[in-house]
Amino acid sequence: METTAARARGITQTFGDVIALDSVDLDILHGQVHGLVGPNGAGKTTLLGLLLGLAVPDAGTLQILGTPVGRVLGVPDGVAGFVDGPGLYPALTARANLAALARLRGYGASATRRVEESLEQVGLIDVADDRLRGFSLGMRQRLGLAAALLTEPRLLVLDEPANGLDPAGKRHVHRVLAGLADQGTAVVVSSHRMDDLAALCAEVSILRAGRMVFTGPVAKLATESGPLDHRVATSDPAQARRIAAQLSGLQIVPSDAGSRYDDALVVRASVPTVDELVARLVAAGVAVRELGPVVPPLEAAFLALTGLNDTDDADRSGAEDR
Ligand SMILES: Nc1ncnc2c1ncn2[C@@H]1O[C@H](COP(=O)(O)OP(=O)(O)OP(=O)(O)O)[C@@H](O)[C@H]1O
Repeated sequence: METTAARARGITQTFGDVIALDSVDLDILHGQVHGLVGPNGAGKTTLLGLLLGLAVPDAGTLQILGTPVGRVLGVPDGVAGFVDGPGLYPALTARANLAALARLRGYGASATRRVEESLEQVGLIDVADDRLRGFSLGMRQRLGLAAALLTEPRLLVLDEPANGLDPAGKRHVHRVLAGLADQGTAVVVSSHRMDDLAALCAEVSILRAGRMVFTGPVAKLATESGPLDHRVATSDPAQARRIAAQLSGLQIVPSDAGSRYDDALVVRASVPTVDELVARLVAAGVAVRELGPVVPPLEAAFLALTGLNDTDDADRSGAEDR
C-alpha cells in the first residue's frame, strides 16, 4: 500500500483579499494520526476542506489516496470526515441518521452491520434510539465521527473532533482514532491546542496565518522551542538565586508581582544548563524540591512558532477549550 495518503505541494487558497493558505506543503501518512494546529484563522479548516474535496486549491498540487485532485469538487473515494461540525438531522435518532446515510451511500446488505459497528465504536449504542435534538455537543461530535466511520475510510479528516467533549469523551475518541491509525487509516485532526494533540499524534503541522511554520514528527517539535523557562523550588531560595546568577547561559526570569511562582526561582536555560544548576545547588547543600518546565516543551514550541507567547491570548483560548 502507498504510504502517503495525502500530499500537498505549494497549495494556495484565497478568499478575496484574504490568503487563507499560502504555498502549503503537507504529507499525511497511512497508519498515523496527524495533528493540524494553529490559532484562529490560521487556515486549518480551509486545508481540511481541500482534503475533503469541499473546495479545490487556487494553486499548487494535491494528491489524495494516490489520485491527483482535479478542478472538480467532490469527496474523493476512501475519504470521510467533517469540517464546521457534522451535518446531521436533529429530528432523527442517532441510529436513523446513520441508517439514512448508509442508504444514501447504497451500502445495501452491509448497511445494518456498518451502522451498529459505528455506533458501538464511538460509544453511542445506549442512546442510539434517542433523537439527535436532545444530544449534547459532545454526543453530536461522536455521532459525526460515527457517520464518517460508516464509510470505512482510508483517510479520515476531522475538524476539532474533541470540541465539546468531556475528558472521558475525549479519551474515548482519542482511543478510537488511535485504533484506526493502528489498522492503517490516515487520520487528520485539527485543534487549537498543542497539548490536546501531543498525546494522540505521531506528526503535527502548525499553521500560522496561512503559512506552514512546522510539519513533522512531534518529537522533533519539542526541540524547536529553544531555552525553556523552568521553575525551581528549593530549600533556600535566596542562596539558589545567588548560585543561578553565577551560571552563564542562564537567565533568571523576574517573578511577577503577586507571583504565581511563589518564592521559587524561574530560570530560562537549555536542559544541560538546568542540569548544571541542579548539580551546583546540591553541591552547596540546597535541596531541590521541585523542578519542571513552566510550560510543557511541545506547548512552548507551539507558542513560539505561532507567536502566541507574546500575549496571554493562548491562555484565554485554552480556557475556552477546556
Ligand atoms: N468562505 C470564506 N470566505 C471568506 N473568507 C474565508 C472563508 N473561509 C475562510 N476564510 C478566511 O480564511 C482564513 C482562514 O480561515 P480558516 O477557517 O481556514 O481558519 P481556521 O484555522 O480553521 O480558524 P478557526 O480556528 O477559527 O476555525 C481566515 O482569515 C478566514 O476568515
